[in-house]
Amino acid sequence: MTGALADVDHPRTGPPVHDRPWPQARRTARLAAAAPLPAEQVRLAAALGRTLAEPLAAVTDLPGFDTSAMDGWAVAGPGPWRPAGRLLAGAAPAPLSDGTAVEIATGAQLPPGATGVLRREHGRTVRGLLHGEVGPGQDVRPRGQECRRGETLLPAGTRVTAPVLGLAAAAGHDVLVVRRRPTVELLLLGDELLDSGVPGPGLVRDALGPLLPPWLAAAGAEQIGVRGVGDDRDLLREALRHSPADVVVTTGGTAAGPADFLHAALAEAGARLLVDGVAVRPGHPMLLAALPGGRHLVGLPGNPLAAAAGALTLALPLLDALAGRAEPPIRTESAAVDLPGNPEDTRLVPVVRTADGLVPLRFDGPAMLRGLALAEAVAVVPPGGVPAGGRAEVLELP
Ligand SMILES: Nc1nc2c(c(=O)[nH]1)N[C@H]1C(S)=C(S)[C@@H](COP(=O)(O)OP(=O)(O)OC[C@H]3O[C@@H](n4cnc5c(N)ncnc54)[C@H](O)[C@@H]3O)O[C@H]1N2
Ligand code: MOO
Repeated sequence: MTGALADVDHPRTGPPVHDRPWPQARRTARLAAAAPLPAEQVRLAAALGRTLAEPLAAVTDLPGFDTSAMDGWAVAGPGPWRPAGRLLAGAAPAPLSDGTAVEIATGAQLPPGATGVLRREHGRTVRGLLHGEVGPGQDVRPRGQECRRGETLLPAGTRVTAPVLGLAAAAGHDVLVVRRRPTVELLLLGDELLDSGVPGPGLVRDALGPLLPPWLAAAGAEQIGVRGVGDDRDLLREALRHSPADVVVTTGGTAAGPADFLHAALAEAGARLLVDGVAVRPGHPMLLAALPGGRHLVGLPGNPLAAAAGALTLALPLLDALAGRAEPPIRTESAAVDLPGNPEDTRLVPVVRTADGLVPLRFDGPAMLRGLALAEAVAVVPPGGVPAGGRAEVLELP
């Protein structure tokens, strides 16, 4: 079913298109987030994985004062120098007059009047006087060398990584203004699914409950639930209607089988299809819909590699946009061997990187995960394929 009830307006994404070309489907997913989620202030430790909602400016000069880059002596003027005392990191130094030196630790504030630092291994004391060669400003880190107070260190849209937390702390921040995390609910469709143990005849062990949450979390999402919904259209419709999540992700039920209720449930829940099938293998029946209340649904096919392809194509770009992350640049790498194409559809192929370029992995059927489990990335093979030595876009695995 297509063109489900349209009580949600999405002028930026246009009408739903069947079997959209793969690049366009990914673009539609990114644009479906009309704006990033609102900003909030959180303490540094809680900001990991979020996205800066505003540029990060330094609250202090870095370093905040002239500092010694080495253990040794701060010296004033030409040598030899008369040593006078010791300065440790954290101490406020008294001025140093010409011809004197003070023992200094790496990171300690340079005394006013100091003209350079003589490294411990370069100095020698002869009859109470310190000798050595020191150029002006040698082994001194001048105040503001890395940044000045008020200077922008990172742009809005930067993902908060561990080094970003370190830099923010060094520059004087206790809290960061970041985007709210998109919330995600994962609904696993299918009566045949088993969540533990070895499946008996006709049953299938759920592979997507374990696979998808870490990928969604890596995209910045906060998972608020995972549950099996079975093959029950009413249950599914109610789950879609009442889910509080920004993004509902379903697996299975996207195709035309007797128990594939997703399209019907979406229509009854007042959804509007933005993407209904993509010209890609695997993952062809993946879909994206706008749900009432500004929420979205990503419908991933049940076949596990097809679901992974749908996550890379639709779920991750949508979550990236909601989380306010800057759009990653398209990266291409060269193929070590021919990457055969489909005549009309894009192929998403698990690959490893070798010295000669990308090599596709075996076991890349839609229902298989053996190839993906060994993959370093997924190559985007356009219709017609990529010859050995040609370049293909690569998608990093989250
Ligand atoms: N007549 C047609 N049949 C099919 C079409 C089509 O266009 N016309 N498309 C095929 C393609 S392509 C795919 S992909 C699948 C998509 O199927 P559904 O999304 O409807 O998924 P299900 O039928 O529910 O399941 C398919 C397959 O995947 C297994 N599955 C489901 N969930 C999980 C899970 N969480 N973990 C592991 N395996 C799972 C399920 O047991 C089935 O074996 O449709 C084709 N058919
Ligand atoms: O495209 Mo389906 O995803 O071949 O299995």
